[in-house]
Parts: sequence; structure tokens; C-alpha cells
Amino acid sequence: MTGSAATARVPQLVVHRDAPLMAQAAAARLITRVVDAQAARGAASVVLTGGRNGTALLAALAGSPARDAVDWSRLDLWWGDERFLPAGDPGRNDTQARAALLDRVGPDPARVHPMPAPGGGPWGDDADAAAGAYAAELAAACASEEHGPVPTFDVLLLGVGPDAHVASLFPEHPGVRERQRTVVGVHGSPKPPPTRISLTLPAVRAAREVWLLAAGADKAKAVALALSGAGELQAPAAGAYGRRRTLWLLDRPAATHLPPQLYPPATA
Ligand SMILES: O=C1O[C@H](COP(=O)(O)O)[C@@H](O)[C@H](O)[C@H]1O
Repeated sequence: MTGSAATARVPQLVVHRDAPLMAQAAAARLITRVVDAQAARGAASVVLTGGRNGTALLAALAGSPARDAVDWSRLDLWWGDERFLPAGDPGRNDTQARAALLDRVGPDPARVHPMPAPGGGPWGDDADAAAGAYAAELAAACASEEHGPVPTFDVLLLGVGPDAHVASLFPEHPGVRERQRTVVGVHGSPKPPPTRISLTLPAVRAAREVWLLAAGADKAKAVALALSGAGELQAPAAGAYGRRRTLWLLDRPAATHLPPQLYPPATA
């Protein structure tokens, strides 16, 4: 591993006063990052997450006057995981993202890549086959200069669950052990619904920047566990890092169990 790759794995922490401020600040940060990527490379790519914090970020972005700085027609949107529910189901992560943001900013539909829904293609109701179809879509989107099998996403967002899960990779579940495939079907998820689709940790680690979001006292133990040296089987969030940067965006309640040496001294 190169020195810069090792540095990128070291988590950077930002602790905000509360969850609403965290969502606003993360939205502002994401706008800047996307605008910079579009200026540098012509287009940007972001992987969205479901969950409370990810959806709050998207709602804050939709309400930001700076949202029009983004060229929404030059943004590729992917998902880190999905609940394997019918298209349009309110429990799906993409349905929630559309309601919070996408329906208000009009991205290029050809650049919006929702994960498959049951009955929506040749995979039928088979979540494993649907995961394979999404892996193929990701591979097809890799630019020639990339090594694949997934694009080098500019920013990959992950909500951290109270059990330290990220995407739909749950502690000690088969998905978190996957090293070959980029997308897996998840069966028997401890959090409903039981059937899901998820990027794997190797796919997550292809991103330039991985941002982990955790707000609320119910996340405090998970945050402390993941940032205190736990293994990724026990705390999948510990295995989520980017090629260039790994950023943890927290609110104060979520940071309360952090060891003092990790808690940044000057936070707002
Ligand atoms: O089910 C899921 O949960 C996690 C975390 O959600 P939260 O509401 O506890 O913040 C989320 O990141 C994931 O995308 C989603 O499918």
C-alpha cells in the first residue's frame, strides 16, 4: 500500500452540533465536491445512501440556494444499497431520494442508476440475479482508463446503522465477507426488509472519497466501535474507506462514546 493510500484510510472526523446542522453542512460540502469534480473532469459521480441521515442530507441539498451550482445533467447517481421492494415502494431508498431531491432538480434520467426492483427485469424476484445485473451496469460504466470493475466514484455516501452496518452489509453477515463480487443479494437482513441488494466493501473502496454519516445517540456505540479498531466483520463501517479520503460526519450525540484522543478539539 502506498503512503497516500494508507493516509486516505485514516478517518477524518467532523462533529457538528446537531443532526439538522450536520445535514446542512454535509449538503454544502457535497455541492462543493461535485462542482469541483465537474470542473476538473466534466462530470461527477455520487453514490447515494438510504437511511435517516442520508435522506436528511438530500433534503438539505434540495433546500440549498447553492444547489443550482451543480450541473445536474452531468452527474451520475448510483446507490450503495437498496431494499428489494417493488419500484416506487415508499420503503425503497431510491423512492426516498427522488422525493427528497431528485424530483426537484431534474437529473439526466440516463445518469440515474437505481438498483433493480423485483419483477423489473430478467432477474424476476431473484435478488442475487438482480445484484449481478447491477454489477454489470457498474462495470459497463467504467471508463477505459479505469481498472474497474466499478467506476471511481467521486463521493460515496454511507449511513451508519446502530449496529455499525453500512449499505446493507451487516455485522457477521455473508455480504461483509465478500471479496470478489461488487454487488450482492442480501438475505435475512436483521433490519427489515429481509431481502436487499448491496455494494460490497471492495466496491465501496473504489470511491475517491467515502463519507460516513451518523447522527443521534443511538449511533454512539457503533461510531465508537468502528473508530476504535474493531474489525470490519464486527463493525462493517470500519471497513469503509476511500482511495483519497475517508470522512466521518457526526453530530455531538453520535460522538459521545468516542475515545478522547479521537474527538476533534475544535468542532461546531
Ligand atoms: O436500512 C438502511 O439503513 C442504513 C442506516 O440507516 P439509518 O436510518 O439508521 O441512518 C442506511 O445507510 C442504508 O442505506 C439503509 O438501506
